[in-house]
Amino acid sequence: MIEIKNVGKSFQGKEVLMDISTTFEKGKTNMIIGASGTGKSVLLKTIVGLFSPDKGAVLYDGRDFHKSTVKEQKIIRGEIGMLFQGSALFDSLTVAENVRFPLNIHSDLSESEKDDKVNFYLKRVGLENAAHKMPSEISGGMQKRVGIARAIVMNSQYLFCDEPNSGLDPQTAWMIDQLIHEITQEYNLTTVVVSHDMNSVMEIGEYIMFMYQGLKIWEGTKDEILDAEPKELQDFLFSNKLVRTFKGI
Ligand SMILES: Nc1ncnc2c1ncn2[C@@H]1O[C@H](COP(=O)(O)OP(=O)(O)OP(=O)(O)O)[C@@H](O)[C@H]1O
Repeated sequence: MIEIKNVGKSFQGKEVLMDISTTFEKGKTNMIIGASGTGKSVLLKTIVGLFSPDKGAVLYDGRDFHKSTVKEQKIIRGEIGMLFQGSALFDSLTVAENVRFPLNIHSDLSESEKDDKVNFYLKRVGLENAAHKMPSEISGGMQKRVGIARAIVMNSQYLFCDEPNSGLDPQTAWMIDQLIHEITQEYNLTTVVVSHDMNSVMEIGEYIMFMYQGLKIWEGTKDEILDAEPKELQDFLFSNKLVRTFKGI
């Protein structure tokens, strides 16, 4: 579980996060949605410790990240997996070497234990036959799968995904959404997905937080979102043709 408590953040006097509080529960796919420039990325970066909040706290299962010692922060960081926009694989490493990378940096495992882990997670994401391929030789969807395997190979407790579907066709996007959702339940992860994609929101959004100009305007589930009242959220939702069709508008 990750608790965000009254987080505020400004850049050069401009408030980009205002008193954000929420709870991302374990075993759930939590989503942060909102238009461009509303502070989703700044919030994500504050949660993972790339930015310090000016006010408030971020608690990882009760551990206040920004008040922790460097040693404690390192432990929490070791429990965090990130799936970056565009996958961010190392072009010069094979698929297996990419997945192995965090183990080489952060673990004391023997080489054969690392082999076992890499093989296990590659199999889990359906890429056991692509281990020796280079990223340039596989599709965008497969690259995302490698990114997912790399994000969870350290037995991560927390999984952050920044726009996991960007650049994918609808069918592949659906498969990546399902994989993130399944893995979240299977390994009881606290997953946080930043997304613009209403398809994803309606498929896997067990908890959704809508941001508008640095504020949390609404929170709820995918079953509640189409009837949500805030005008800012309705404008955001109903600018999407699929949602209008779904609602019969
Ligand atoms: N390092 C920074 N220094 C100064 N201002 C920043 C910095 N990072 C973000 N901002 C500002 O914070 C605001 C929120 O930006 P953020 O990137 O979080 O939006 P977003 O909701 O993630 O948008 P998008 O969906 O386009 O990625 C913007 O006004 C942005 O210009």
